[in-house]
Amino acid sequence: MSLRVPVTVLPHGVGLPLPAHATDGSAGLDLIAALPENEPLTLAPLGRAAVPTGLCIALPEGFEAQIRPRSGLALKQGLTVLNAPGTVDADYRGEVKVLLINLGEAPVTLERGQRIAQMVVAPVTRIKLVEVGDLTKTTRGSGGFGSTGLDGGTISR
Ligand SMILES: O=c1ccn([C@H]2C[C@H](O)[C@@H](COP(=O)(O)OP(=O)(O)OP(=O)(O)O)O2)c(=O)[nH]1
Ligand SMILES: [Mg+2]
Repeated sequence: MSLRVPVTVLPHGVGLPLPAHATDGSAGLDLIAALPENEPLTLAPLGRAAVPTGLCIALPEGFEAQIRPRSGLALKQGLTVLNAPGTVDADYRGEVKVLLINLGEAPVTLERGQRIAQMVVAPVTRIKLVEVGDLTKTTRGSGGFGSTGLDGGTISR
């Protein structure tokens, strides 16, 4: 069973395939760069850009979409999602964009139709903060940031 997510395709997205799960077990849908034909975008080292997907979506209430890097691009070229995981809110109706940054040493060129990131849809838990005087006691207490040891071994507190 798949969750149905309405999508509209902007003029610059027409002609590109709609993102879909690549395999039955793929968590994400690869997002495709809806850049102009014959107008590649080059990101210099540390260069960044909001890359258009040409898509607007209407997520069901109670869900979000996370924009995550593709590991192959990250490993091979140092290309990653600057705000990973990017958050697409359920009430957002604008174009989904991918904020990419080139953390590699060489320029990276992106072309129309290239798969640049992946989108994972996840449930959201809504919360309401309730102020109290004291929190419940735990073994960890306020220890964090390496308090249990950095070698995966003994607790060093
Ligand atoms: O990678 C991203 C991140 C965000 N968005 C869109 C959808 C999201 O719902 C909206 C706002 O994102 P976010 O809350 O991360 O940005 P903000 O800087 O807090 O802006 P706002 O004040 O509009 O919430 O921008 C994207 O298209 N791609
Ligand atoms: Mg926000």
